[in-house]
Amino acid sequence: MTLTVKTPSKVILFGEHAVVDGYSAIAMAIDLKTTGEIKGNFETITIELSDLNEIFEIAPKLIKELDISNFSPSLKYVLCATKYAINYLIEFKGLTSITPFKLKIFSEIPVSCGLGSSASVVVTTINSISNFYGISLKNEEVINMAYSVEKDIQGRASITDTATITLSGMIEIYAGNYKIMPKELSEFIKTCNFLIVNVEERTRKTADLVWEVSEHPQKEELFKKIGTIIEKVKHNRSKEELGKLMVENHEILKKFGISTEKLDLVIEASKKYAHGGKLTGAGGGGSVIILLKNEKEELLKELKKIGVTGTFECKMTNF
Ligand SMILES: Nc1ncnc2c1ncn2[C@@H]1O[C@H](COP(=O)(O)OP(=O)(O)OP(=O)(O)O)[C@@H](O)[C@H]1O
Ligand SMILES: C[C@@](O)(CCO)CC(=O)[O-]
Ligand SMILES: [Mg+2]
Repeated sequence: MTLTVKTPSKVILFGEHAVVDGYSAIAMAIDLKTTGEIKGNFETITIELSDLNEIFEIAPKLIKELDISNFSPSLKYVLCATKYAINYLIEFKGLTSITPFKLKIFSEIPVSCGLGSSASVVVTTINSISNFYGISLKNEEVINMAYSVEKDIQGRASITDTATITLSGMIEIYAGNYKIMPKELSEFIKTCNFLIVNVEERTRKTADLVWEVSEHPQKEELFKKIGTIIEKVKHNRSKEELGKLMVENHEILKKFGISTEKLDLVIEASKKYAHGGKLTGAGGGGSVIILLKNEKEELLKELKKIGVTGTFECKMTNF
């Protein structure tokens, strides 16, 4: 029997990078899904990453001590999640025997484009393995385990991506904790139409981008400004104002050197034909989120001129 798990991706509306240093962030799950299919009756643990053309096999007794550091970046997240999940189930959930399995993972999320592909495959891996052994985990356990994977691979991370993806909703992160967004704000955000624009694949790894930002000499001052923007967002109920706040947040991320020429062109188009936009996720390329207004066709034409065609319209939904 094959067990299937589906996990969303996420978009950060405000606060990426600053959130790693304990400032607030606002993020929502979006309906681009990662699928995990797991089945038994194998002699080894086999992991197949269809999108990345990677297959990995290991004897069950070796997974507990597997050294992740030597693996290629494409395998690292899923292998680390497999190891952590199995060790956690043995240590805290009474798993006594590591029955081999085959786990196949594939996703609609563009890889390394700021939409949380890493967190989505990690959460999929953890949920697939716990399902396979018939053990249910609380959301909090999944979030903490997935966060440890992101942190151990990237060096620095926040729980934003893993919490948003696990809870599949609209989340506020504050001082390293998460909570479901208060209803008044989520009701307003539900009336907004967002366009996610997959601008270009990033050329720097999330780990390097997070590190570079953390070393910036004006980090504290710039993060405080992001904190002020988020306070304004919480009390704002105007789309026009929300778009302006997105552009303000983008301008600060630009000062950290994590925007690109092409991302900035898309932001200029969003100012002209929409309420505004900002890069989302770690940056260095990747995706932009735009708050749409009526001139969507003009915006799409402009994006085509810039050479961008990968767009995905989304609304905040209660999954
Ligand atoms: N479809 C997939 N199958 C297997 N592994 C994947 C897949 N998509 C992403 N990954 C893993 O996630 C890594 C990319 O993570 P990275 O954090 O750089 O990008 P992201 O999560 O999409 O962006 P951000 O963290 O800014 O939201 C890949 O190198 C790979 O290890
Ligand atoms: C850049 C960052 O803030 C968001 C990546 O999606 C890193 C993190 O919060 O782990
Ligand atoms: Mg990631």
